[in-house]
Amino acid sequence: MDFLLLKRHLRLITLLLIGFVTLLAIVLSHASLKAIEPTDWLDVLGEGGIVVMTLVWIFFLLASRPPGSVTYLLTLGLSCFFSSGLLDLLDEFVTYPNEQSWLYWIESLPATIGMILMTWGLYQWHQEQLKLHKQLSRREAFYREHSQIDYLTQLYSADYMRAHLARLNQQATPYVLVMLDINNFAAFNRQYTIQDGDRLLREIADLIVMNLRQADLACRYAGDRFIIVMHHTDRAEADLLVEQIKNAVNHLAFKPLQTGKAVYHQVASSIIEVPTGCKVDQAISLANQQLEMDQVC
Ligand SMILES: Nc1nc2c(ncn2[C@@H]2O[C@H](COP(=O)(O)OP(=O)(O)OP(=O)(O)O)[C@@H](O)[C@H]2O)c(=O)[nH]1
Repeated sequence: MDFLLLKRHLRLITLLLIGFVTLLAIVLSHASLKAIEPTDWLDVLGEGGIVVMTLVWIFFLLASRPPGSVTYLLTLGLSCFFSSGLLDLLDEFVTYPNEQSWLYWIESLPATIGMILMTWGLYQWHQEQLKLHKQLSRREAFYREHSQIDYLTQLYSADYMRAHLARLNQQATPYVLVMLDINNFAAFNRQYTIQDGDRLLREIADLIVMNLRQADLACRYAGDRFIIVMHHTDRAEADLLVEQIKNAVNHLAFKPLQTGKAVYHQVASSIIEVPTGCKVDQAISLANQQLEMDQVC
């Protein structure tokens, strides 16, 4: 099991511990011990079980979620619930003086507040899942045909892209072919490591996917070269997409493992409007030629 996320919650865990200990100290300083005789052990077992399980829930929540409002709402809700449970368990062993009625309040009230916070947290969690689902569905197309996926970037392979272009040709659909190439990638590989190079390829592929429209298709054509196929589009839309991808890459502060210092990158591009009937190899060759010119410039 991976407990890496717990480290990111150290401050929250410390605050919770301080809160629980303070609550216990306040309550115990006003309480007096009950005689052991009338203790209802079945109650102790039931209430103790709730307390322990609530702690386990808090643990797994913090071990599974990054910091953020949903995590805070759920943790706070569970902590309130835990506080009520703990005080409920305690009153099997201690009694509170009648004049300190507020002690009974702080036994019952947190559970209700906790349930409200958890309900709100769960609603926010639901909203978060909807957004994630929307984001992931953009990638869904890339996973539909596993055999045709580039293992490193999870983009489509060149073979799949060729088959896709052949299909567009058969349907007499004109398309725009965009080719992108990372500048000085070989030098980056040499200066840093192949692993860093692989990671950079993956991150740039992610940026490409994030900027695509639903119907666009991206593939890793070779090495550090990518192709995007856009149909039902015009040159202006393709220009805009390429500009957005270039901007995103320019702003990517990539941190190689050894130095941890940001290295910035640029991509060269070519955009070809491919008319119906143009052979796939011809279109790719044109894009290659135009890209070489962009690199020279
Ligand atoms: N890390 C990594 N490197 C790769 C992979 N595939 C190809 N390469 C390297 O990518 C480099 C591509 O080199 P070039 O085509 O000269 O590209 P470049 O250095 O960006 O040169 P320009 O495009 O002219 O700017 C080569 O050094 C390949 O070894 C891969 O999967 N992972």
